[in-house]
Amino acid sequence: MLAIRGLRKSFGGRTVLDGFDLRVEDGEFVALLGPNGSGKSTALRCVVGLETPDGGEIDVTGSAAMVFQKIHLVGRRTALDNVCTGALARLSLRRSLLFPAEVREEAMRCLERVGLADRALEKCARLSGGQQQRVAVARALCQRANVILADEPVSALDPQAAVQVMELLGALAAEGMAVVAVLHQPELARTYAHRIVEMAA
Ligand SMILES: Nc1ncnc2c1ncn2[C@@H]1O[C@H](COP(=O)(O)OP(=O)(O)OP(=O)(O)O)[C@@H](O)[C@H]1O
Repeated sequence: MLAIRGLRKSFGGRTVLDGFDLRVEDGEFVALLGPNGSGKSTALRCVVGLETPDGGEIDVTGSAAMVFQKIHLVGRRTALDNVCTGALARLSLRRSLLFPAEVREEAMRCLERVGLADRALEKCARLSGGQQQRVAVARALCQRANVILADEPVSALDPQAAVQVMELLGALAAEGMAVVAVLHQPELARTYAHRIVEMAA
């Protein structure tokens, strides 16, 4: 579950979020829509600690992980290695130098969940954009997140790949995760999300 209450954030005196509220239950898929600059990304970035809010409360049951429009994977490493990095925060430095077997097994299960187990040993640079985005989701799963935040996850993808990623996010919600996706495509939001939250300009 994700609960945001009264979130406030300004940049250089310019107020971007002025008391933003959002609650997403486990098993719920919420699409966040709104004009450019309305603060959608900022709200999600505050949840994962990439921005520091000026005020408000953020509650997450378990942990939240984010996937981005620009997919941050290491292209010369395999899909499996990239997913393993999701576990880094809970590994000691020594154990993170070479991912232990149990992490690789968990990462493999995450790749299975996104339908890419058969590409595990492929270098990420050789995967399509849609496949890379699904690897990024697998890495979020390997962080053991219960809340998935997706910031324009399909904006850089062709329509078919976009549908696959939206179906995947929908499936994760169906499995009980709380999912929030910033979207610029209202029709995708209407098709896949349970609820649409529109941010004002
Ligand atoms: N680190 C920052 N420093 C200064 N201004 C910022 C910073 N991050 C965001 N902003 C500004 O805050 C406003 C909201 O940005 P944000 O990216 O959250 O909007 P958005 O709704 O996600 O927009 P878009 O749909 O274009 O991605 C914008 O005017 C942006 O320029």
